[in-house]
Parts: sequence; structure tokens; C-alpha cells
Amino acid sequence: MSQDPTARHVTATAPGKVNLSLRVGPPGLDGYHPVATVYLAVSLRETVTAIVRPDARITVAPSQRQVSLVDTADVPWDERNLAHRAAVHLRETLGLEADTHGVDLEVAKQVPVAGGMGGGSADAAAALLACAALWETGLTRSQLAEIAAPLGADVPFAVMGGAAVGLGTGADLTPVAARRPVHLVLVPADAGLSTPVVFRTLDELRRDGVLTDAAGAPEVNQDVLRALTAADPLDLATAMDNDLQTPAVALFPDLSDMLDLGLDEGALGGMVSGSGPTLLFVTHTEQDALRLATAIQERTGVDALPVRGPVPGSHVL
Ligand SMILES: C[C@](O)(CO)[C@H](O)COP(=O)(O)OP(=O)(O)OC[C@H]1O[C@@H](n2ccc(N)nc2=O)[C@H](O)[C@@H]1O
Ligand SMILES: Nc1ncnc2c1ncn2[C@@H]1O[C@H](COP(=O)(O)OP(=O)(O)OP(=O)(O)O)[C@@H](O)[C@H]1O
Repeated sequence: MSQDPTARHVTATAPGKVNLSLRVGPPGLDGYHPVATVYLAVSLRETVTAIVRPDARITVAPSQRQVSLVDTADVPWDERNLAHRAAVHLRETLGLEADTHGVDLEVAKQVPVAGGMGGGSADAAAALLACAALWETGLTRSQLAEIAAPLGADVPFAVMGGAAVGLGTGADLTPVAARRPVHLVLVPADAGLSTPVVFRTLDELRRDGVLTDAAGAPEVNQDVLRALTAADPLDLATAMDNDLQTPAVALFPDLSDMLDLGLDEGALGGMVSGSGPTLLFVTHTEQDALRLATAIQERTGVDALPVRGPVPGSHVL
């Protein structure tokens, strides 16, 4: 971490996401699954400050300037961290001289860790923006989204934000115009789920005939797109789907009761977010979201989070 408070630095933020639809095909030879997903960037943001170093080192640490709102005990604060990997990747991709492009990265998190909300991906996106500005690269957001793809399927969306269809591994993006904000309540779990394990469990459930086998690349859920563009929360709640929900619930059976509880308390619909275990509930209005979050908190003690989307992608503060 930088000891010099006057050192040149740039701060950037990036949003967490939910998938309003996540359809998954059979795995390819590289183990990746083709998806057709509808992403929504939500109002929980990661913040990364990139501080110039006079040498070649890249470091990453929890921020001292801003508190994290989630438990970061399970985050690797070393070269495995996605923010660290993003800085290395940008430096290598642009062929920048390593000995003059060291950086200290400080991360403040709001997105639950390993919750299926792309928190690590948002850290990578914010680190890319912050380093690109610190190193005066002149790259556009679209160029950075392209550079981001090898860092993870969700990272380009964390750069672009808003709402978007994601194809391929999830990195081929087409923006979607949402007419009005969608109001959601997110319910984090007290433990994480590993994304590759959830995908693998889906494959096993399909192989064993518990779930219908998927043939070829999946198709985009047009009903979700229509509900988003028409700003109809009830249609959205009815149309949303997630192929990773059954494997996530199989791995984390308590989710089933929490889904019932959210619906019982008046949510229009509820679903696992991405690879889980965070749950998302759709409500009509912001007030309904606040009411539902309070009711869930009172009945279970879990800190439910009212959020809205779409929100902007990564940008420099
Ligand atoms: C579940 C989602 O969050 C939905 O948006 C994404 O599909 C996962 O995005 P991510 O965490 O950025 O994914 P990556 O870091 O690229 O991949 C983590 C692991 O998830 C699995 N993976 C991911 C994306 C994809 N289309 N097929 C996969 O099978 C692979 O096992 C991969 O090794
Ligand atoms: N900056 C980071 N923040 C959080 N986790 C990180 C970070 N860098 C690496 N990781 C590792 O990545 C794993 C997944 O973390 P993340 O919070 O991104 O999960 P997720 O939201 O389920 O991901 P996704 O929805 O993109 O699959 C963590 O268990 C952690 O070991």
C-alpha cells in the first residue's frame, strides 16, 4: 500500500450485476458454456483507487479511505485478485514498460463476495478504468470492455453497465434500453458458491436426466427484454429465468425457504442471481422494495438490500 498520501492517484467505480435471464447451453471443449443472458447493473458499487508507484510492483489491498460494506475475509489480497489481474493484463496488452508502470490498488467493496453478483468482475472493471486513466492510455470504454474479456465472462458488462444482452460466454454485449428503473431486493447468503461448481452441477443434473438436456446455443429470453423495455415489473417477474437456479438450490437447499419467504412477503417474483447464492426479488416500486427488505430482515435477521437498476458502468470519479 502507498505510504505517500500526495502520490498521484485515480479512483474509479463499477457496478455489481444480476442476470434477469440466464440460459445456459452444453459446455464446449474449453469447459465454458454458451449463454444467452440479460444483465442488469445494480446500485451496489465497487471502488478501486490506483496509486502510482515508482517501481514495477503491483499490489492490492482493502481500502483505508473507504469502508467495505461486505465481509472481505474470503477475498485473495494478492496476484489472484481480479483487480490485480486486470492491472497486469492492461500493462501487458498495451506493452507498457513494466518498470515504470507499477501501481498500488485499494479496493472498497459493496457487492457480496462469491454471491453471483460479479463483485470480483466489478473490481477488475474499476481497476482497468483507474489504471487506464492513471497511465494516460486514452482508451475508450468500449476499447476497455474488449480488453476486459479475457479477465472473465462478466467483466466487459461491469465496464459497460446499464442493461445488456450477453452472448457467447457472456462477454458479447448488446445494450438494452430499459424505460424505467427496476426495483429489486437482494438477499445475500452467509456463505458463497463457486461459479465453476454450479455450472458443473447443472451439467450433472442434465446428464442424469433430472433436468432436460440443453441442445446448442441458447436463445435470448425475449419476454424479459419486452418487460424491461416496457417497464412492467409484473411481466418481468413472470418472465425471468435462470438455468443455474436448480443447481444452486441443490448445492444450497436453504435458498428454497428464503425464496418462499420473499414471495410470501409480497415480492412479484424471486430468483437466484447468476450462480448464486444471492437471491433477487422484484417489486413494483422503491417503497415496496424498502418494505420487503425490512420484512425479510425482521423475519430472518438477514441484511436484505433494496437496490435499483440499470445504473452506469465503470467510470472515473
Ligand atoms: C454466472 C455468471 O456470473 C452469469 O453472468 C457468469 O457466467 C460467470 O462469470 P465470471 O465469474 O466472470 O466467469 P469466469 O471467471 O469467466 O469463469 C468462471 C468459471 O465459470 C464457468 N463458466 C463461466 C462462464 C460461462 N459462460 N461458462 C462457464 O462454464 C467456467 O467453469 C469458468 O472457469
Ligand atoms: N477482487 C475480488 N473480489 C472478490 N473475489 C475475488 C476478487 N478477486 C478474486 N476473487 C475470487 O473470486 C471468487 C468469486 O468472487 P466474486 O465475488 O466475483 O463472485 P461472484 O459474484 O459469484 O462471481 P460471478 O457472479 O462473476 O461468477 C471469490 O471466491 C474469490 O476467491
